[in-house]
Amino acid sequence: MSNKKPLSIIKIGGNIIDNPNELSQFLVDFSNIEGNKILVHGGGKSATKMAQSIGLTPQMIDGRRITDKPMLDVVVMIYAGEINKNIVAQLQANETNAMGFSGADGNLIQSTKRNHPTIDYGFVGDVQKVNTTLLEVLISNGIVPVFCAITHDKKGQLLNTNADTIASELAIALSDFFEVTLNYCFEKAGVLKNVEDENSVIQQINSDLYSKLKDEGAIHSGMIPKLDNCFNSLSKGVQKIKIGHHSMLQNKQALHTTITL
Ligand SMILES: Nc1ncnc2c1ncn2[C@@H]1O[C@H](COP(=O)(O)OP(=O)(O)O)[C@@H](O)[C@H]1O
Ligand SMILES: CC(=O)N[C@@H](CCC(=O)OP(=O)(O)O)C(=O)O
Repeated sequence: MSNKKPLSIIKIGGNIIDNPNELSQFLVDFSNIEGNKILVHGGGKSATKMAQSIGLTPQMIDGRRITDKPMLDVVVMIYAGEINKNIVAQLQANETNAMGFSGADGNLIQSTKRNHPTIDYGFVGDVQKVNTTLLEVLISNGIVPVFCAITHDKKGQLLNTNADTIASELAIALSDFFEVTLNYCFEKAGVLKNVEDENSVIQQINSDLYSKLKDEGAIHSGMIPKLDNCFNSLSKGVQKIKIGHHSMLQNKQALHTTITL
């Protein structure tokens, strides 16, 4: 038996954030989780809307946003500003002592600008290092860290980083110190056999079943990087990973998908 303390890392995505009722219900469920916890939020949908409203044309490749300078300005304002600060304020209203962070704050998450042989992703970061020392101090003092999808390169440059990947990299780095459960919450009940049918939740998925369903086209778009992150985290020491609707956080009977290697 491990004597590490449990830590829940919860990630929420754009569809929950974009729906004020759903978001406030989620934040109540999140506040009711006992023990050590971290929240990671995306917000891709809000950033896309804002970018379009000022005449930019959003572009995603393999679940990653092409981020030129004007788009970087938008995502910093939306993720590190509007969304992060509103979530922290709502958590404070729920008596949860949250603190909002980008990766630059306290050098919590350092990344390097993505260097792809054929695609110029622009200001997109791949995580290199997590400041686990500072995170441990914060968590052990009862602070609930709330991360947005912005990191930095330690040379003064902010970088846009997929929020699923941030959750996964935090989980990997912190599993040396905690017994980590990683929960990906989104608008559906789990990974579905048929994306149109909420009753087709796959209760357990391993890498073989994932490859098969991906080849058949049953798993596609944003679910691909999410599951790639899950298998990467499990192979690097994260103890437990679940994907599902946020009702699974409070109701242990709620259907969801557990990821296994
Ligand atoms: N088999 C599947 N089961 C559930 N969702 C799927 C599946 N295949 C593709 N998806 C899509 O993946 C999306 C979730 O990925 P993403 O949009 O990145 O989530 P998030 O809201 O967490 O950012 C769902 O909204 C759904 O449209
Ligand atoms: C590089 C990159 O793709 N960054 C993401 C970060 C936000 C995110 O991941 O938001 P969701 O969880 O709501 O999808 C983006 O700008 O869309």
